[in-house]
Amino acid sequence: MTNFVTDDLRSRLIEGVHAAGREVMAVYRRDFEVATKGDDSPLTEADMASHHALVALLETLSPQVPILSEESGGIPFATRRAWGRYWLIDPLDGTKEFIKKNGEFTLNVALIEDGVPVFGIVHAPAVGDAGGTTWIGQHGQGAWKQQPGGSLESISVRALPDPEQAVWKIVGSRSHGSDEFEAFCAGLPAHERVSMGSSLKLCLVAEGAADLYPRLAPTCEWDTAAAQAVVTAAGGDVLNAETLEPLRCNQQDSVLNPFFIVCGQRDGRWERALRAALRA
Ligand SMILES: Nc1ncnc2c1ncn2[C@@H]1O[C@H](COP(=O)(O)O)[C@@H](OP(=O)(O)O)[C@H]1O
Ligand SMILES: [Mg+2]
Repeated sequence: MTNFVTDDLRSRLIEGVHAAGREVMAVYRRDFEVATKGDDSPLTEADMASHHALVALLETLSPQVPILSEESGGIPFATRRAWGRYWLIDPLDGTKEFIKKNGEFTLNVALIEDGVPVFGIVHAPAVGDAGGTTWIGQHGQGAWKQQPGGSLESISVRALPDPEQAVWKIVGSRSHGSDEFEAFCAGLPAHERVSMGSSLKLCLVAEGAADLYPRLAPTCEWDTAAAQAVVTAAGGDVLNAETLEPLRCNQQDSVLNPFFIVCGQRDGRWERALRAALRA
């Protein structure tokens, strides 16, 4: 693990992501066209405006580091596998929520080193009373939440409550549920569920506002990498739902994630509960 992201670089990155967020909001506040991509998922002007702004930002701040964006088109694994360090971005995660205008969308920038998301910025320009909320995570440095004009406030995951004492708070996708998710929840102790779009779900676990985010449905590496860096820097984990090993990026040709579970502090008690729910 290196100290590639200095305090100065971190500040410039946050500033640049906020600027891209303002471009996204300019589209959000007016009428916009919705196109459909080859995989049937929606695409708006805001996705592309954010993509261009973030790529320009990263090319300026670190010209030597390659970039993989959801909107940059496929880069063959034969090329990517040689990347020890690269930027992985999802310019607009939660495009369906953006189109529905419910505010639950994010801009995501992750730095990956040897397959591990070591730094991430998740910016939700329409979340919070102050006009946007940003989560930042950096291995070995900390995890923070920031409101516009405010300072970086440290965040951390919470310990999973004793199921005898309190109900667990589970976050799930607003637009992409699955039978596996329902079956998993049925195997858990008493819990309440909150639905939300985009990588915001991981940030809720990172800041200790939720206990688990089981994602037993498809996602891609750019959907999760930045927020995984926030979760891990806040003391939590993003675990492969079969092996309970941390997710890694850039290990294969496909950019699809395995099904996964985001959780706060690991301990034997909840690991047993998770395994039981996964078997259910
Ligand atoms: N069948 C599928 N295959 C791959 N990724 C999928 C998918 N269905 C949904 N996703 C991913 O899930 C993301 C939305 O997550 P959520 O349901 O938690 O809001 C989408 O991000 P985008 O909005 O960036 O396309 C998309 O990448
Ligand atoms: Mg996405």
